Amino acid sequence: MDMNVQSAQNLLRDPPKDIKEIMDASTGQTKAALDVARANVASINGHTPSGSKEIIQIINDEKEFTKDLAQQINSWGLRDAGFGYDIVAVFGSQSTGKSTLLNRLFGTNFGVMDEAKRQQTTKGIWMCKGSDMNVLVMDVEGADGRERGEDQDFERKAALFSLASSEVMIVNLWEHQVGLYQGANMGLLKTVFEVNLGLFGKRTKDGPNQRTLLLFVIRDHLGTTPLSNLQQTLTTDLLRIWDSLSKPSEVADAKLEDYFDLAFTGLPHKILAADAFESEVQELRKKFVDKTNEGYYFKSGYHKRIPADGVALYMEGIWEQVQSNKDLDLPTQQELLAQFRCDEISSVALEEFNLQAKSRRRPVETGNVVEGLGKLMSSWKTTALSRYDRDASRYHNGVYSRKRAELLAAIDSSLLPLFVGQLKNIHKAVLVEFKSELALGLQGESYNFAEVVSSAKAKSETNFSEGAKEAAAAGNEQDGWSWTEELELLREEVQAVADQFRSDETKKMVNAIERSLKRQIAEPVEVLFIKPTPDIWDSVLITYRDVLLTAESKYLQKAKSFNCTAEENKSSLETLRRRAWTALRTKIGELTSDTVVLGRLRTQFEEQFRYDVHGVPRVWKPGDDIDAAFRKARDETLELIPLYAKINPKDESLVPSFNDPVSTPAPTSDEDIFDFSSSLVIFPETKIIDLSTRFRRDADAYYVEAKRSMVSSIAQIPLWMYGVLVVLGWNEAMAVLFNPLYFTLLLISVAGAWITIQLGLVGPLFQVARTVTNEVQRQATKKLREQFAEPQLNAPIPASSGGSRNSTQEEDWEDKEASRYERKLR
Ligand SMILES: Nc1nc2c(ncn2[C@@H]2O[C@H](COP(=O)(O)OP(=O)(O)OP(=O)(O)O)[C@@H](O)[C@H]2O)c(=O)[nH]1
Repeated sequence: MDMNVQSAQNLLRDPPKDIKEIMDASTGQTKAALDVARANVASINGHTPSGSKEIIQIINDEKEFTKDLAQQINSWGLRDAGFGYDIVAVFGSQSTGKSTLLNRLFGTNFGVMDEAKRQQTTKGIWMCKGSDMNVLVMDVEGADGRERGEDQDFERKAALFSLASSEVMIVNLWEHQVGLYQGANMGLLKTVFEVNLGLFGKRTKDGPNQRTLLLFVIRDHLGTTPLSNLQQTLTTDLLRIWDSLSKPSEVADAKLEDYFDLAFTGLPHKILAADAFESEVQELRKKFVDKTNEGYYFKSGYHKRIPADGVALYMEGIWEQVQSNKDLDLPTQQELLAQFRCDEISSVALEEFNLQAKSRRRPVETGNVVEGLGKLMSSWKTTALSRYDRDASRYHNGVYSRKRAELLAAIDSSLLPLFVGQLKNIHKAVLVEFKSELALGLQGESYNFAEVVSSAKAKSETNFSEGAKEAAAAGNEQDGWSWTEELELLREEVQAVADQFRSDETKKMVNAIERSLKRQIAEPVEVLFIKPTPDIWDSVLITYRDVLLTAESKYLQKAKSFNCTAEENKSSLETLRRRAWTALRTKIGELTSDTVVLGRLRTQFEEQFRYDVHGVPRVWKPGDDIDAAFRKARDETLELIPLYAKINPKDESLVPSFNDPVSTPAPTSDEDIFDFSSSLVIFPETKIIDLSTRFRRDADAYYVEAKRSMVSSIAQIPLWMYGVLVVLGWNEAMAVLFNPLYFTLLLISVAGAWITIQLGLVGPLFQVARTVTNEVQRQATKKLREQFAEPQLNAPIPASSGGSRNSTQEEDWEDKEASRYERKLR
C-alpha cells in the first residue's frame, strides 16, 4: 500500500470537517489524489466503502462509466429508498469553488483545489451522498478546463448527462463572470439547451418529469450590484440564448420556462467575508434539506421518477446514449430501465417462488395429498407478487404492469400442475375412502345399502369439494383452476364403484336366499318321496312354488334398499327362479339315484308282499296264494318307476316357466347352461328298463324266499311220529336202563350235562354245535343243489324276443319253476 492510500485510510477513519484544513495539514498532496486514494482503498480492500461520505467517480477521465455505482448506492443505504432521494449536480467553470460549495451545502467529501498549485481537482464526474440526507450530489468536472483545452466534447456531454439525471443543476459562477458569454458558460449552456430540446423537448410537454431547476449561484458576490440586477442580466442572457436556438419545428414556439425553472442566489467571498459566506451557505442549505422551507428546491416535479435501485443502471444508460451521440430519449430510457429492472425483480421473485414450490412438487407428483396446499400456493404467490410490487411498482407503469402479468402467468403456469396433481390425488384418496367406507358400512346384517351408499357418496363429495376448493384458492377459475370436471369424473367413478358393490351385494343376497331356499325345499320333498303317491309331482311343485314365492318376496323386500333398477330386479329374480329350480332338480336327482330308487322300490314291494294290510309280517302257509300276492305287490311297485321317470304333475299349470335372462352373458360353466325341458325328465327310457329289470330280480328273490319258507314249514316232523318212535324204541330204552354198563354211561352223561350247566358251558357248546350243524347243512345243501340244480333258477327272467315277457307267460313260468323245485325237495 503506498503512502497516499495509507494517508487516505487515516483520513477516512477520522473525516475532516473542512477540506481546506486537511489540505493545510497534509503534506501538500492534492484532493484529487485523496479522492483517488479513497477509491483505491475501496478496491484494495475488495469492498465498497460503506460510509455515507464515500465518494465514487462515476465517469472517469476516459469517459467510462463505473460498474460500482449500484453497489455504492447500496452501501449508502439508498437501495430501497424508492423515490425518496434527490439528485443535484454542479456545473461551472474550473476552480470556481464548486466542490467547496457542495461540501458545505451537503456535507460531502469532494476534493478541493490546492490553492498553491491552482490545478484542476475534479476530473470526470464524482458522486457523493449528502450527509444525513438522501441526496446524491454530483461534482462535475469544471467547464473551460485548462487541462482539456479546446476539447469541449466532454464538457457538453457532462452537462447534458447532468441535466438528464439531476433535479437541480447548480450553475456556479463568479459575480464578475455575469454578463460574459464565455465566462458564464453561456456558450455551453446554449449547446446544452439546443441538444436538450432536440432530444427530449417533445416529451417534456407530455409529462412534468423532465423539468429541471437551474440554480445560479453567484460566488464572491460583493453586494455592490444587487442580486436582482444580476438575476435580470442572467435571465436576459438566457432568454436571448433560448431565442437564438434553432428549435425543431414541432417545438418552435417552446419557451425556456417550459423546460427549466430558474433560481438565483449569491454567496459572499469565502475568504474575505468568511462568516457571511458561512451563514449564507447555511441558509442555502435549508432550501435543500427543509421541505417546509418556502424556497425548497427539490420539488417533486423535478424528480426523474427513477427508483433508487435503478439509478445506477439509468445513469449508465444515459451516459452510453450521450457518449455515442445517439438520440437521448429519456422516456425510452426510463422504459428500457423499467424493463430491465422489472425483469430482474421478477426473476428474483420467481426464483424464490420456485424454490418454495419445489419442496411440495415431489409429494404431489408421487400421488400424495399435500395438506393446505392451496394456502401454501397462495402464500408463495402473494409473497412473490408483493416482492415484485414493492420493487417494481416504482418503475414505468406500463412496463411494471406488463411484467407483473408475465410474472403472474409464470407463477400460475407453475402452480397449475400442482393444483391439477393435487386434484387427482384428492380424487384418488376420496375414491379409496369411499370404497372402504362402503366396505365398512356393509359389514354385519342390519345395514341399509341405499343409506350406506348415499352417506358415503355425500361424504366423498364433501371431502373432495373441500379439498379442491382449498387447492383452487390460489388461482382463478377462468384461468383453468376449475375442479367441476374432476368432481363429475369422481361422481361417475363413485357411481361405478357403488354399482359394483350393489351387484356384489345383490349376488350375495341371492346366494343367501338360495341357500335358505335349498334348505326349505329339501325336507318337504324328501318327505314326499318317502311315501310316493300318484300326485307326488303336484305336491313337489306346490312346495317349490311356495318356497320360491317366499324367497322372491324376501328378495324384493331387501332389493328395495339397494335401489336396484327394475331391470336388475327382473334379472335377479330370474336367476333366483333358475337357481331354485336347479336346487329342486338336484334334490330330486339325489332322491332318484339308482340305489335310492331301487331301495325305495324294494321297500314298497316288501311292505306289500311281506306284510299284510295291518302291517303284520306274513307267515306263508300252504294254503296262501303267494303268487297272487307277489304279482300284486310287484306290479304296484313297478308302477312307481314311470312315476319317478318324469316330473309330470296332474295339474300342468304347476310346471314353472322361465323367461330368457335379461342380460345374457356367455355361460361361464356347465352349470350356467340351463335347459328346463330336459330337466323335467328324470329317467330316460333305458334307465326305466334297467331299473325294472333290477327290481324284478330282487322281487323274484323275495318270491323264492317266500316259497322256500312255506316248503320248510311243510317239511317238519309230525307229532305222531314221536309216538311211533316211543313204541318202536321201548325195548331199546329198557335195555339201557337195566344194563349196568349202559346205565352207568347214562349216569355219566347226566352228570356231565349237569356239570356243563353248572359251569355255564351250555351256550358255548350250543354255539359250537350250531356252527358244526350249519356247516354240515351248508355242505349238504350244496351237494343237493349240485345234484338238483337247474340253470333256469339262476335266470328267472329269460330274455324274450320282445325284450320282456308278458304277465301270463311269467306266471306260467313261475308256477312251473315252483312245482319243479318242490318236487325236487321232496
Ligand atoms: N475566492 C473564492 N475562492 C474560493 C471560494 N470557494 C472556494 N474557493 C477557493 O477556490 C479554489 C478552488 O476550489 P474548488 O472547490 O476546488 O473549486 P472547483 O470548482 O471544485 O475546482 P475544480 O474541481 O478543479 O473545477 C480553492 O482554493 C478554494 O479555496 C469562494 O467562495 N471564493
